Amino acid sequence: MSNPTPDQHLLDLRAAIRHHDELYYRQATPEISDREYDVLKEKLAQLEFFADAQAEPSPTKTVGDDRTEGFRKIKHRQPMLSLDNTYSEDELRAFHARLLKQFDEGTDLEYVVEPKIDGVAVSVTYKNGKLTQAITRGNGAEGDDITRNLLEGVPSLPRELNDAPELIEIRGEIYMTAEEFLRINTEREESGLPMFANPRNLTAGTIKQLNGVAGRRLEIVLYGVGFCQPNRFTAQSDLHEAVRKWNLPTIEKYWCVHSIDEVWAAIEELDELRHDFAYGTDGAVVKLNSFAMQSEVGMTSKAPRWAIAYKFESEQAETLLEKIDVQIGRTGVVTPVAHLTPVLLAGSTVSRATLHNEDEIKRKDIRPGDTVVVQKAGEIIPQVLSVVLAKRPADSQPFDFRELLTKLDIQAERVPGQVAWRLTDQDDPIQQRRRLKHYSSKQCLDIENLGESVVDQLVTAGLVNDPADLYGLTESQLLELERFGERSASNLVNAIEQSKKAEFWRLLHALGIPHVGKQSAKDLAQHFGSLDALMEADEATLEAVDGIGGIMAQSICSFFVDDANRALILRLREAGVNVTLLSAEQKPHVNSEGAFVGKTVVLTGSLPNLSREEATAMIEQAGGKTSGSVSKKTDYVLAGDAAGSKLTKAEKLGVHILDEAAFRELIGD
Ligand SMILES: NC(=O)c1ccc[n+]([C@@H]2O[C@H](COP(=O)([O-])OP(=O)(O)OC[C@H]3O[C@@H](n4cnc5c(N)ncnc54)[C@H](O)[C@@H]3O)[C@@H](O)[C@H]2O)c1
Repeated sequence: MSNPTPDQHLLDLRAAIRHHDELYYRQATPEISDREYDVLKEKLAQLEFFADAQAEPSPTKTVGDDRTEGFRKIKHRQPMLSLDNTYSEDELRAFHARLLKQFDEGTDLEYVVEPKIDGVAVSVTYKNGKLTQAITRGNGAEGDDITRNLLEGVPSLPRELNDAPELIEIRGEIYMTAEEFLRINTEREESGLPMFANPRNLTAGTIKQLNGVAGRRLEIVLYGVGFCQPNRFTAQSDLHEAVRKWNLPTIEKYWCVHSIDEVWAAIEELDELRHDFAYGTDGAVVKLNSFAMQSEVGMTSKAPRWAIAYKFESEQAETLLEKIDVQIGRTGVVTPVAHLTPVLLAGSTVSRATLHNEDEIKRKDIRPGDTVVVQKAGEIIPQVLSVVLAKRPADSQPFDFRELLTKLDIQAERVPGQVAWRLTDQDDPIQQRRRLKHYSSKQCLDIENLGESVVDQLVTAGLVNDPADLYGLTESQLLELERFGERSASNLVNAIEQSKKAEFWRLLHALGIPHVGKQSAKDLAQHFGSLDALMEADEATLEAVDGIGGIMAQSICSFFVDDANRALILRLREAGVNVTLLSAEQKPHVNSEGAFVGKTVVLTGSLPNLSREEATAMIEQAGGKTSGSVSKKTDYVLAGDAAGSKLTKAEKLGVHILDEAAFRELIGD
């Protein structure tokens, strides 16, 4: 075949970029990294520089379009543009040199340097001090009206401003905290659903849901002005001060500087600080401070000429993919996982990475024995970005997922119309074990002494096939098994007996209803109060519950009409397992007078006398909430023995640290 002509190459590149734009902006499911995308765009810009194939509009000249069907379109009062970007210090300096030429010699160019937030752009309008509208960037000229989702998903955004102008359009980014992202992904993993790659994609997908934000919590950070009447601002720094005075969520820090060396120093300082910000950042934005000078310089159809984004390289590392294994979710979804030679990445050691699904492996042609580039997506979940083909062993063979399943003796089939594979036989011993382990886990019925190895023993001995069988186990049956003595047999039988009295939400979570994670189980238990009431609810009733979306409602209904599930529930009831809300569960979640009202606490290390669950319950009872990671927003760190990096970080940030005794004293225990 002959090589494509330069013009054909250019047209192909445009088509490829359009394809990636569609996936990124409209569907929030990009299939290449931002860096790979930026390289394609750069190549296209170079080709266009020399070519005359300019007939059609190029993605290098337009703003990536996020407009989707189902949302009202609203015109922006001022265009909402993108930013030119660079990964190179030289190009940043060239940007400054270009600007210098536009002004008289000796003019002082004052710059503002800000973090570049990796979120979803939004323009929020306040009319006479009241929040009236939120619009996405769209194609730059008009965007989607996402007011409803913003109000529902971003409770932290003030609905009113004091001393506001008649009309102001403030611009910023919607984002999701790492903590919320992990919560949602953990629930999805528990439900056997594919996990989201990073918080930015999940935010983009959430804000564009047609039926509300499905109980997902979003945040916002505001940093710009689109329109203001009457105008109150002459510079970007005025806007920052006003946004602060209005108590709007905004960036922690910005730098006002006067030379390109100072710009560079600010960027370096930002790179040090940014990991402690609540939102993800992928660079720094450098802007001329004066609005008058900004208008003088103007803009292109795509980006202002008075600003540039300097992007930080995402942290990546090369390592060996030793083998591909699978992980089985509690609903039987079989996910491929890469086992890697451990490598240090963004401050932690990575030895496993998700490969998402069969198609993803095929698309990237990932094979065991390959040297691969791993990256922390949104700096959270490690993922295999690409294969270093130059280092591929000569005898390497394409990877076949079906063959791996056969080798592991896993009976599974691909779900029609989806990328996921699911176990064919729910009575498959692997699945039985998985369900039993889930049932007895700390997050569900918390049956002490019923860990993985005991579950394996019980299933292998044919004593237990499903959770209801547990309640018929006798001490004498257990005594026949290896490693069981009188004491351990009696402890296990007692622990199983105890589990009958567990809180109702634990049973709901333990049933393994697809899509229903721990938080949803708690919400359902609180709302319906009993299994009977829940089983009677139709989809519409379920969807009316806070935090329950359409997919979950559907999944709950189909779970309860399934004969096998109904039979299991009947046997659990007959065994005496609690199926209603206990009085302890009816206590209001938030104690408005507790010592931790409005406070966020991070637990780390092991406490002398309290389990994590107990400490969490005590914090919640005292009106607080717990979080998995330490940031500036953390009020307390409750630290026990062997507390690691979280404690170090808390000390660095000056967060108040409590030991168990101080904690108990604070809540008056
Ligand atoms: N992976 C993919 O397939 C894919 C596809 C399309 C786009 N992308 C990514 O998106 C980028 C292009 O997207 P884009 O046009 O939204 O540009 P961008 O995200 O690189 O920069 C422009 C945007 O940055 C935001 N921003 C954040 N902090 C800001 C601040 N302090 N001041 C001003 N603006 C700020 C604004 O919303 C602005 O519109 C690409 O460079 C690439 O990284 C990736």
